[in-house]
Amino acid sequence: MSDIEMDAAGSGADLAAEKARVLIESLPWLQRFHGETIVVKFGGNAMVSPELQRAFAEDMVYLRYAGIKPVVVHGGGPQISSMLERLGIESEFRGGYRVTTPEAMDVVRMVLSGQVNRELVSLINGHGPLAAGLSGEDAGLFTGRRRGAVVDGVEIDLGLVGDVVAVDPEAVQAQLDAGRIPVVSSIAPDADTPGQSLNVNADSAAAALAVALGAAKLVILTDVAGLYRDWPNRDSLVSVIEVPELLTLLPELESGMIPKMRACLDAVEGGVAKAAIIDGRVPHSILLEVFTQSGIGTEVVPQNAGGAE
Ligand SMILES: Nc1ncnc2c1ncn2[C@@H]1O[C@H](COP(=O)(O)OP(=O)(O)O)[C@@H](O)[C@H]1O
Ligand SMILES: CC(=O)N[C@@H](CCC(=O)OP(=O)(O)O)C(=O)O
Repeated sequence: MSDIEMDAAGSGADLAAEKARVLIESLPWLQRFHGETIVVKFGGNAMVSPELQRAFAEDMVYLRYAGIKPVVVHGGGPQISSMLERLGIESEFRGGYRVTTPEAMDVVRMVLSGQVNRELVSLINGHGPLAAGLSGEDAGLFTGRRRGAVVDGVEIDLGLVGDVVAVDPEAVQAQLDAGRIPVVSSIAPDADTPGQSLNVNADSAAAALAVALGAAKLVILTDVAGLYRDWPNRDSLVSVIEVPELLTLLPELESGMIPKMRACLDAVEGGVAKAAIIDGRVPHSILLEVFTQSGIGTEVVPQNAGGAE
């Protein structure tokens, strides 16, 4: 063998060793999560390109064939905003939530359940008949109740915006038991007004579902690397935060991060061992989060839990 051929063989062996190292690093996580449910929230800002959507669908199928039970709860904020704009309907966000008129509510439901949900189901099903779409309105999955928001100490009326106050996970569990990947949109029937639907922030919906399913983990994919303690200072990324510290940080947070961190808090306080916020703009980031030692992004854990899982 010439020197050049020997170098090439050497680097080929290095590459093979590196690939094997990456694969074997996933072993403890495969063991940890085998048969467990992981709720994954796919934010509207994380699904902005067809490539990212395709990679996300691959990841869900990968988790499923790795013996994990992924449940997708999706957002679609930017997609709703662009449809409202096309239709000439004004909308604004207050305290991280969209002020939702009855007219806007029709568009929210149309975009989330009719467009985003269908697209994700179809992308996953490109790999086999695995995904089944559900709305929080189906089979009593979510029950909602209207909520307002407090902005600068003043109570704001958000219109048809709700919290999930009850979850009946049976419809989702039935899909999981049948080996499917449920894909859920964040709309809830209003407990107080029959026939009325409420617009629920998708982070909160994902947290409520994760608690009801007894999920091992909640992962929220968004368009930032994680939670920044001192936003927008890029040196202030938080890698692990315990519940008491998050509680003190929460009142200082801005807009989009408020529902996200509230959701992580609710999930962990509801018994989910860990909630993570990761960068959905990095293709396959969820595989790194689930299958590697260090994970990525920000992890919320109960007090004194450490961040090793
Ligand atoms: N402390 C913070 N750390 C990280 N992002 C923050 C923070 N405060 C506000 N943000 C904003 O929150 C956004 C994410 O929320 P949002 O736009 O609702 O995302 P998604 O569509 O994924 O739900 C980020 O892009 C960022 O602009
Ligand atoms: C009440 C409220 O704000 N609902 C959200 C629902 C969609 C959502 O949460 O989408 P992202 O995850 O992409 O932000 C909205 O209308 O935009």
